[in-house]
Amino acid sequence: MACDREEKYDDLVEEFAGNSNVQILRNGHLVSRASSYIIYSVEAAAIGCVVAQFGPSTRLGAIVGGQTSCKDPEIKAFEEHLPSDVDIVSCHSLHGPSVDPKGQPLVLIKHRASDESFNKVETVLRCLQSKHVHLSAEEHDRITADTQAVTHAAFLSMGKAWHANTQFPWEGTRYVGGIENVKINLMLRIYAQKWHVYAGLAILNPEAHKQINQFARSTTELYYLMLEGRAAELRARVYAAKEKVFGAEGSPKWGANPLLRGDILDHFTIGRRPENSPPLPNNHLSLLAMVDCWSMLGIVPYDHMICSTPLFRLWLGVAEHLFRTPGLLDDCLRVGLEDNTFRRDDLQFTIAACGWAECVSLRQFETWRERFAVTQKFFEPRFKGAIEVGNAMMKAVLESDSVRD
Ligand SMILES: NC(=O)C1=CN([C@@H]2O[C@H](COP(=O)(O)OP(=O)(O)OC[C@H]3O[C@@H](n4cnc5c(N)ncnc54)[C@H](OP(=O)(O)O)[C@@H]3O)[C@@H](O)[C@H]2O)C=CC1
Ligand SMILES: O=C(O)C(=O)Cc1ccc(O)cc1
Repeated sequence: MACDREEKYDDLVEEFAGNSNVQILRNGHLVSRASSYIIYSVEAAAIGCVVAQFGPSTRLGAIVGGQTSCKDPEIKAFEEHLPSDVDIVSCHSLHGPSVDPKGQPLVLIKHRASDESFNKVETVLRCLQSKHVHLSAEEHDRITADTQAVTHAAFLSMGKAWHANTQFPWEGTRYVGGIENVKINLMLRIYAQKWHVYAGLAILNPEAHKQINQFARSTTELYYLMLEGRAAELRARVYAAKEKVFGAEGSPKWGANPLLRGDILDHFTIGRRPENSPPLPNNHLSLLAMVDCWSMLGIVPYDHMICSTPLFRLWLGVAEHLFRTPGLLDDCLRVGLEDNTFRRDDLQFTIAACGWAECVSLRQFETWRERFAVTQKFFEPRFKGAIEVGNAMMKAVLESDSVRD
């Protein structure tokens, strides 16, 4: 049994007309009183109001959970509005649309429940064939702040930077090659989705603000070092971050095999690959800042693999590739200091990272939505083909057993 907002009832009935497995009801009261296991799957910012509205109608002894990406507001809403005889077992599928849930992490939170209720939820959700990860709500929010929120900050900032310079990066000759394909495809993937998913998990996750703020600081400070030509300081800072995040020479934290095979990514270019355009060396400010941010906050990204999204694993795979491929990191530093090719984009990237961080710290939902919406509109005409390329890239990477675990 399912419902949307009451005014969408007729549309939903029509949408599910041929599906005898799903019965559409008029509202959450009717779903709640008739169901023994209820999942709320609504915007994080709305979960409080929605549970306040329908929670009191929950059937006696039922189990209630939610798919909200950030658990703090969801659990608060459940505690406040559900009758005390109701068990609370929440969940979170750690992947977006068009990803096969098989083998992907599915977080299960036994917040207030008997073993019997918890087993029942596990049994129901086993059909997804995901990898069950048992966490508390606080652990969930801490880990997803480190993985999702700060990863999204990087891609959201790339989109704003390219938009500010009114360019589709795949149409020029500067963004060519595997790492650039990942940046472009994941940026488009994020901007093609609903704004509230990203705003919710950044603004409402109490753990996320620190990370997003540090990402903005790392970006700014590295950019200053490049701009001012402070070569020794830049090198010392980046190599210190490398040692902290990826381990010292001789005791690396990365595995024997790289997470990612760089050559897989080369195929997933949007549009036509410019002929005779070899990849241009880039200073990859976004990746240097990401690793610097992890280092400053003492985050070891490999510790979070059990509870990570494909997008995070892909991003970590690219960062690892940059830091472990001989010569690549030094190329980045050289370009950052000597080459002006990416200066304008880097300036806009830095401004964007700071803008997102300020917006999140001030809990400005409306400003966040507007910032997202204008850039979404800029890229929208290109979503159609681009999303397919992005999905194919994601699938190829997940199928090569590289970033799977
Ligand atoms: N998209 C993703 O990749 C993932 C999302 N999540 C989480 O899942 C949740 C849902 O996200 P998603 O499905 O993507 O977003 P959607 O916007 O597609 O779904 C949310 C739905 O809830 C409806 N809704 C809002 N208020 C009510 C109400 N009072 N009664 C009934 N329905 C209501 C919305 O209607 P309306 O549009 O009219 O407001 C909308 O249809 C979010 O918390 C998100 O963070 C978790 C994992 C992955
Ligand atoms: O992989 C990602 O980080 C995504 O962007 C998709 C996503 C969005 C929200 C979630 O709660 C889980 C996954």
